[in-house]
Amino acid sequence: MSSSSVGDGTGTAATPASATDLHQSHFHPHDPTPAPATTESASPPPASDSGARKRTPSDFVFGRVLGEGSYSTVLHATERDPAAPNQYAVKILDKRHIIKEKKTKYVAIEKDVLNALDHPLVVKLYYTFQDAQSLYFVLELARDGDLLGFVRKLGCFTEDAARFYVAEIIIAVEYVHSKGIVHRDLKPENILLDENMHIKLTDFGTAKILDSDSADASTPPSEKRNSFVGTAEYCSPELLNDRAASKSSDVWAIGCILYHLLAGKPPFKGVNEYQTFQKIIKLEYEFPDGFPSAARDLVSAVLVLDAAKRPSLADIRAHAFFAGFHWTDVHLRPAPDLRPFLPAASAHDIGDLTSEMDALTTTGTGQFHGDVDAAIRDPFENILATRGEVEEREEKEKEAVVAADPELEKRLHAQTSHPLRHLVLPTEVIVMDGTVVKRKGLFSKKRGLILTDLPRLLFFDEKTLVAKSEIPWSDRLKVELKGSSSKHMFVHTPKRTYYLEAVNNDVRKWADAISALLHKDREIPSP
Ligand SMILES: Nc1ncnc2c1ncn2[C@@H]1O[C@H](COP(=O)(O)OP(=O)(O)OP(=O)(O)O)[C@@H](O)[C@H]1O
Repeated sequence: MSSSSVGDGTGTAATPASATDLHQSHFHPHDPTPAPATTESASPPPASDSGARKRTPSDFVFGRVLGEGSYSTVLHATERDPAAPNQYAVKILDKRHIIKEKKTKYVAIEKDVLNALDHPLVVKLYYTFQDAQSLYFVLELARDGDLLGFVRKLGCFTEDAARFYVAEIIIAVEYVHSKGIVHRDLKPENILLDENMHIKLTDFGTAKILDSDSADASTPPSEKRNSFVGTAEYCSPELLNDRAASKSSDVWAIGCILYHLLAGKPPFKGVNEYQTFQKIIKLEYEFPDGFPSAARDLVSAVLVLDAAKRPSLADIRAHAFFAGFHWTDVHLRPAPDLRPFLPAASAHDIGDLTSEMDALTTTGTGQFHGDVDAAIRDPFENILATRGEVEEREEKEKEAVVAADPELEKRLHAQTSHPLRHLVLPTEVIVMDGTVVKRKGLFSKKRGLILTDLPRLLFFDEKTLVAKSEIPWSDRLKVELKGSSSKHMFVHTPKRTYYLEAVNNDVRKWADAISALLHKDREIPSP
């Protein structure tokens, strides 16, 4: 089937076709309450449920928001039927927004593609229907988030875990390709995870349905021109150079995902999309120390600029990286434990990458792959107030706080000439400071670390004495010493595990000081 046959938003897809829809539209993507159904699409029921009656929004009890897409909100939903209270993820798309942004084509593609697919590792579309405002896609529920969330949290995966997840991706993509479909936007965010931690490939809105005569990976890109460019970091060079995608563009993305799972960041990542694209077309990437050698060989074979020279998915299966891996019934086997991959520290990988990682964490545009904590400082503080105003305000706050706590005044006084005082608030006491190596995946950098009594954990650049980022403190923060080591610890936060190596302090001192503050209450003065 050619893309144009599904690309006009009419036909059998559950897309808005009439201007009336525009006038009736009230649904806001952030409003989780669906409006009453007024119409129903002629969508086919799922293969497993043929002949079932059509559903309406009132057949479901809608729950929490599972995620937001550019044109949709995805809600948890339970079917009202007491005999079968099945749970789903319902993607609700605002018709007016879709028409306005001319995205009907993509909605139609997503529906047609999902209807054509039925595989345990691909998210299932059970029903579609619509009301005056919205389109509803009732999808198989993936309860455990997505791969990106786990890589961010852990830093990177062990080789076994990376092998397992890349194998599942290969199996799912082989199936998708066998149906004459190229995904075109493979990335860790689009790899959802079910309650057994098996993958559910999703987001087919930008998929391409190949013509039967061009459904081969070796077809020259120029024969398959299109206007879509996927997510910057996983985008293939042929998509950038010729606006062409074939099955081997998905192979490229799988190479990027394997690299990302093992290294902790994608191979091509500039400070903005333009720079990322430049790196891709120049094939500018490198392997960090500790990158497993068989995986390195496989990634090098996949990330080649000439799409025709890339291995097929069958070639990848046969690669040494998968030696001994059993490909049958992977989706029925227990998924591997996900634990951070902890390479041995080496002096070599510290420093070279520091400036690159800083750029990632502070100035990246688009998808935020850097430290979430770097984003929480208020970038406008120094613009909104002059230095004098800030100092005056801080002095007043300090007076108020120390008046209520004379002990604090003594402690602050003792730190008047501390060289790091300018990095903390006037009312904040530095409890401990030192040098750490901060690891993220296979990348690491040396940083100063300050623990304050607020409590806060702040990273700073030891050369410039400039604050860099902060570990978000909450009562869910936990410290864990790594084995019997006197050097390494994990600081676990809900979204990320920080892997720190203490350079000039016994790590137990850090752990004890942090733990003590976790159990101590102190009111945080408002800024
Ligand atoms: N089947 C599902 N189970 C659980 N959560 C889901 C499911 N489908 C989507 N989500 C959540 O909703 C978010 C948005 O969904 P999706 O990516 O399909 O929307 P989109 O509009 O296609 O997004 P994008 O703007 O990235 O193209 C996902 O990132 C995910 O967190």
